[in-house]
Amino acid sequence: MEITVEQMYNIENKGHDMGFLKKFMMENAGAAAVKKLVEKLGNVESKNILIFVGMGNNGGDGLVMARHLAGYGAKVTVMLLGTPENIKTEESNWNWSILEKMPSVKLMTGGTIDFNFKPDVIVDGILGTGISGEIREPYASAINYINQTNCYKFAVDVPSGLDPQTGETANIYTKCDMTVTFHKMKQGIPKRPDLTGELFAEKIGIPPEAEEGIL
Ligand SMILES: NC(=O)C1=CN([C@@H]2O[C@H](COP(=O)(O)OP(=O)(O)OC[C@H]3O[C@@H](n4cnc5c(N)ncnc54)[C@H](O)[C@@H]3O)[C@@H](O)[C@H]2O)[C@@H](O)CC1
Ligand SMILES: [K+]
Repeated sequence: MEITVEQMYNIENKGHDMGFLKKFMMENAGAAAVKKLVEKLGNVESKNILIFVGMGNNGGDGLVMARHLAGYGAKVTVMLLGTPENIKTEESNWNWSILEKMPSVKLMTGGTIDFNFKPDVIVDGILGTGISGEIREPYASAINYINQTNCYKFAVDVPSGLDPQTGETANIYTKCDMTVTFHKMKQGIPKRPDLTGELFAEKIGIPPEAEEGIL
């Protein structure tokens, strides 16, 4: 069953109100995403994994992925597309503060594209269901860099720039090899297999009761 983006937000809020807090959804989302990625690639030990992180909760999922991938022995670099003070949500902030205590993950901020390594894998945690309008900087430069770089590309929830409700694209968008969306498929995502690559919808622990009155 495919759902709307509005239904997803309502289910998320209802689950949160039931006590299954958004930080737990985010944890499960990041963990599920890493599980699919590692299943696909096999051993990620010593692989250079570059994670682009937007300022909303799509980025927060990327931050969770960074911690899990470090646990698998990957060489993880996080590029936060803004400054830490401007991270928008409590759960994303909480995950950033954990990474600040982890020298095994390299943290970069601001979005200036200048990397002294070639990534084996890029994780696109730039924009998810919160997208609106044309892509602004520094997100636009990050998306261009992703599209110009030849490596395996993984989209968190939806390729950034693709509207998960309509399936329409903004002025620029990422083209990925795998996309893992969360809880249930959103209506617009399967319309663009050319951008999503392999597509999966993974459960993140939201109680089915959180759907009551919404689906
Ligand atoms: N709904 C749910 O149940 C869950 C959602 N999660 C994640 O949370 C995401 C949604 O998080 P948010 O609502 O914070 O939204 P996003 O993280 O998708 O984006 C919101 C941010 O992007 C900025 N933005 C929007 N359009 C832009 C544009 N065109 N150019 C530049 N910046 C733009 C906004 O100012 C805002 O800061 C989902 O895609 C998913 O990855 C997960 O944590 C798991 C649970
Ligand atoms: K994304």
